[in-house]
Formats: sequence, C-alpha cells, structure tokens
Amino acid sequence: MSSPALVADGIRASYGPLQVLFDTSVRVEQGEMVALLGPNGVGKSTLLKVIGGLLTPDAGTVSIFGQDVTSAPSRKRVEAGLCQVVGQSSFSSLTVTENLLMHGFANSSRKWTKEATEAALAVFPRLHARRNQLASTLSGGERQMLALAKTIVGDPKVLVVDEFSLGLAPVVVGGLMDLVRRLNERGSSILLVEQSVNVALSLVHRAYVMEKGEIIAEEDAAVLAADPARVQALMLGGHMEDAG
Ligand SMILES: Nc1ncnc2c1ncn2[C@@H]1O[C@H](COP(=O)(O)OP(=O)(O)OP(=O)(O)O)[C@@H](O)[C@H]1O
Repeated sequence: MSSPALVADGIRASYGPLQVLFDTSVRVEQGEMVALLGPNGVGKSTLLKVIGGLLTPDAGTVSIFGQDVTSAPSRKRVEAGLCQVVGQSSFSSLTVTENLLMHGFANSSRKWTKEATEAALAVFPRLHARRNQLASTLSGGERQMLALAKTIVGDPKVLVVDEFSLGLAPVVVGGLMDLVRRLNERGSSILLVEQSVNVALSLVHRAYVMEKGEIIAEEDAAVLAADPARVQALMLGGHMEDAG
C-alpha cells in the first residue's frame, strides 16, 4: 500500500508556556486535496509551522511519503517533496517572468514550466501587466501573487497553502482555485488552510475542522458542503462571543 503524502500525527506544540496544539493529527493521501478549516487563532498556522519544520513539536510525528521528517530541517522536507507557500521571496533582480521560468526549470520540465507560467500569468492580470518588470519593484500584494504563481509553476508533490484567498480579489481566487485543481489533477497532494469555508469546500475532497488546537471534525467536503448549518456551528465552535 502506498504511504500517505503527508501525515502529522499526535502533534503537541507550544510557544513557551502557551500550549497551542493538543494531539492534533491530519493526513493527506496521495492525490488528495484536504482543507484545514477553523476560526482565527485555533492553531492552523502553528500546525503548518510544525509541518514545515519551523517549529519543533513537543510530541508527535510528521512524515512525507512515509519518511519521518519530524526532526529534519526544512531543506530535507523540501527534498522529500514538500512545498509550502511561505513568504514572498523572489529574485529581485529578475523580472516576474524570469522568476517564474527559473523556479519552474529548477523543479519541473520545460514543457510544464512554459505552460504553467502562461497559466499563472493569465490568472494574475496584475502580474501579467508587470511580467517584464523586476520583482524588486512589485507591491506587497503583487509579491504575494508571484509567490503563489511560483509555487504552482514548481509542480510540487505535496503543496501546503496557507490562506490563499486572503486579500485577493474573488476573480483572482477563482483563477487560483483552477490552477490548484489542475495541479491536483497532475498528481499533487494538497493541504489547504482556509478561513473561507466556501472556497475550501468547493475545491477539496475532505476537510478537517479545528477548534482550540484540536481536530473536532473530519468529513468529506461534499457532506459538509450539503450541511451549511453544521459547518457554521463547527466554525463558530467556542468562539460564539467573537463572531459578531
Ligand atoms: N510566535 C508566537 N508566539 C506566541 N504565541 C503565538 C505565536 N504564534 C501564534 N501564537 C498564538 O498561538 C495561537 C494559535 O495561532 P495560529 O497562528 O496557529 O492560529 P491560526 O488558526 O492560524 O489563526 P489565523 O487563522 O488567525 O491565522 C494563537 O493564540 C496565537 O496568538
């Protein structure tokens, strides 16, 4: 039987005395798209830090395609196939297009790189308009778009995305969802952290809902999407008082 693409099992994690994750477990099978949902501050980004090797857990394991990477540096995780959309790092002395092509050629075939560069630029008209401009001259939002576009061109085996809908116009989010879907069709396994439940459930196969550092529900996305009242109750969780 093939190993899951990504497993975080029994993760406990803290910032100093503040424990944020309590035996949190998520799994993404090969070829699967999974969402991690939950309101602000429940620990979603913390779990991604543990997965990416930016925070050492107090307990639990992380594995990628069956390889235990719990204590491995981020570089080893990347070698194992993990790609995380973090930061906005680009080569500032290269143009937008050069950044995309270079990232693609380093990680994938020339054919896919050229196709995906065009597709990514089509999703982001702002980047398209600035395709021959140096990355150093982009605005913060445009750099964010370039970071996402680069990830897609890189054809990752396991893609972890934190809040791709945040701060982007709905039309851009729609285009990005199409790109993520295409990546998944090519075989990428995907973990998507999202606050926008509608965006997430229309894209993924399965979803986890997190509440105060624990997974409180795990369901097929179609089952959750058919029961908005339950989703709303799960997303509000113990945060009713903050929801207003
Ligand atoms: N570097 C840090 N030092 C101390 N506490 C932190 C740190 N980062 C996060 N926290 C706290 O840990 C808890 C979980 O934060 P985390 O960012 O993982 O939540 P989240 O679910 O990703 O939230 P959001 O959806 O708002 O990004 C919060 O109470 C937060 O204040």
